[in-house]
Amino acid sequence: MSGAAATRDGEAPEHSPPSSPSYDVTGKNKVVTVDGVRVKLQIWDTAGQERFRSVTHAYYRDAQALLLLYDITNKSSFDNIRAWLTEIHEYAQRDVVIMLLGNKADVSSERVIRSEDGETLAREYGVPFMETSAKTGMNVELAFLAIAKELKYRALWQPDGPSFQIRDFVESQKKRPSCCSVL
Ligand SMILES: Nc1nc2c(ncn2[C@@H]2O[C@H](COP(=O)(O)OP(=O)(O)OP(=O)(O)O)[C@@H](O)[C@H]2O)c(=O)[nH]1
Repeated sequence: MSGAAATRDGEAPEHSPPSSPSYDVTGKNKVVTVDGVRVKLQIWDTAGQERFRSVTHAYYRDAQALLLLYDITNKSSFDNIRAWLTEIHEYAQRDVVIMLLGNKADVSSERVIRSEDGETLAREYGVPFMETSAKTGMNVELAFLAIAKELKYRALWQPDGPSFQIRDFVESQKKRPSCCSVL
């Protein structure tokens, strides 16, 4: 799982993830320009520490956005998503932006989770969904852009301003894997 906290560029985030020499979480900054506004995302990857639940709570408690990734070639990673969503409900900020991503979309020959299954789960929880590939880059930038747009929209919300729906945006922009395996 990855978490993100956004600041207007140049501002320090209010909270930082806990640092511990035992748990190597690498933080990265990514600046996304949304309609001329630079949104700085500070990104943390829980990187294999998911079994240390008490540690991961500390990371996502203050996150403004959470990217939940499963591997389309690994059923247990998909099955774990429900448990993550329950955890998030309990420990994350109430208005945290959540996005479900089915990664490794490039390896269609090993696919065990259908795209529709990801879509159904996402619909059940009311979160945007897309398949990604960290290898080819498919939909990766879009995931960060959608998060940045949503956070910017919330930060600068005005009653008479334009509305933004992250799920609609993702649906209109996402690419589908070009090759379809029939399951
Ligand atoms: N083909 C393909 N391989 C990927 C993709 N994303 C990650 N991998 C590979 O999958 C393996 C695991 O990737 P990680 O990024 O370490 O996955 P992780 O779930 O964060 O693993 P931990 O850090 O141990 O939790 C590596 O060999 C990556 O190269 C992808 O989109 N496509």
